[in-house]
Amino acid sequence: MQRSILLGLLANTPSVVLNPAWSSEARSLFEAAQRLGMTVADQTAHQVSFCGVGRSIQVPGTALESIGSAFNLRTMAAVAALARGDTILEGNASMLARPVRDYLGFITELGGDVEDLSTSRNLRIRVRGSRRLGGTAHIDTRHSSQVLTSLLLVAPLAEDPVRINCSQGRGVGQGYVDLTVAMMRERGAWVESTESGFVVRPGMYRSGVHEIASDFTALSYLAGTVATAESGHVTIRDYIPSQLGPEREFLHVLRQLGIRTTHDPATHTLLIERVEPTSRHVEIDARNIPTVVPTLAAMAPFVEPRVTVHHAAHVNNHKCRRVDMMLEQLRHMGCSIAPTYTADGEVDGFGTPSGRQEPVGGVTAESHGDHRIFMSLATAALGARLSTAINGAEHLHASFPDYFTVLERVGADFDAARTPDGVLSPAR
Ligand SMILES: O=C(O)C1=C[C@@H](OP(=O)(O)O)[C@@H](O)[C@H](O)C1
Ligand SMILES: C=C(OP(=O)(O)O)C(=O)O
Repeated sequence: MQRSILLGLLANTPSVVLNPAWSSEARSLFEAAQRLGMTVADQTAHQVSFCGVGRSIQVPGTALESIGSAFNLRTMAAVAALARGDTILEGNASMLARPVRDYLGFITELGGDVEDLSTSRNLRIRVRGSRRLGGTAHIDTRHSSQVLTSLLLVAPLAEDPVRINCSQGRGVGQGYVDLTVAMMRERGAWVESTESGFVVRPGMYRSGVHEIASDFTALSYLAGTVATAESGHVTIRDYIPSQLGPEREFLHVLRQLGIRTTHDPATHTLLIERVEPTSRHVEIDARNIPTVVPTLAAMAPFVEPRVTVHHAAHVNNHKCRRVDMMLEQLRHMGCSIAPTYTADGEVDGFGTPSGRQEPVGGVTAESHGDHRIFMSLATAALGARLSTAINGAEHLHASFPDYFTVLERVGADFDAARTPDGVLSPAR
């Protein structure tokens, strides 16, 4: 959804998004795109049409706010590099701890400028745009794929070709970069991969019609209910598979763990059910599936095989230190799950010592203001013996505003007392 909005803004002909997915982060980007010049032609629950401005990005009079969304901040910073003037972008405190402000050097390398005006409480940067962007930019892809996606999206609108050199081949989150490139090409961009990165030729984006696929990370929490329940299956209606490699990878991992997903294209359903796992010890490479690492941590104590997750260090660069926080909170709930380390002593991932456990729960768990940690902890809480309270339900809007409704529909027993703290207290 966020890529469709950005590509719509960067085209100067109308675009249509079918089946729009309105999380608060998508909505916030949509509003920012309008302040950068995009106009909305028509909007219903089923589709939205809008017209972008191509290279003629407007300079917004006041700061563009991205709150806790690094994707929004990074991509808007790249777009602001096309404007003739200064754009201020702001983010909350969680963004100060993430690889965000020190990783926007590509804007300067291509002819714009970036100034860090952050305080100890907020991220604040000023981007000075230039319509004469072009040249070679270096991107560090070890910690996040989003910087590369941000640069790729604006690169066709530079005056001169853009050559992108990546620090470590293509780094983490490769499937997300593949989606960026696929959507750019669908809209007429010329982008080729090279040994060290990409080359993008100047051009224009043409209009496009894009249907938003189902969100496989949201789906992971439903797979989690199947993993933690004693028995039962879940059927997803109106399931639209995405073009994302990470989705395919995640469904394969689920199958290894003993959770089979069956897509029926005729009825547009996805059946999620428990089957025999494929082995007694499942080893998972997390480089390409960052968003479901917290869900996998929550599921690991409940599945039959022993689970080891490798190469998950980058997942600590998100809204909170997601690997560290999940392990801390799962252990607090009585799960046996431990971090694994690289040779340099950095957290690499985690592992369970054996198959299915019976964690006691019965505590209050903390989601650290992170929607994905909330839903992952709720997944584990549904399998625990005693009710667990979880703080932070007020952040669900970031990706899954209907989470409680869906949870109710799959038969989960919980008390979503919407207290100011947003406590969710699943029983079974
Ligand atoms: O491009 C994208 O849409 C995303 C890229 C990934 O970011 P990182 O590479 O920073 O993990 C992923 O975690 C995020 O949820 C969405
Ligand atoms: C993609 C996410 O957000 P951000 O844009 O902040 O990385 C997320 O919360 O998983």
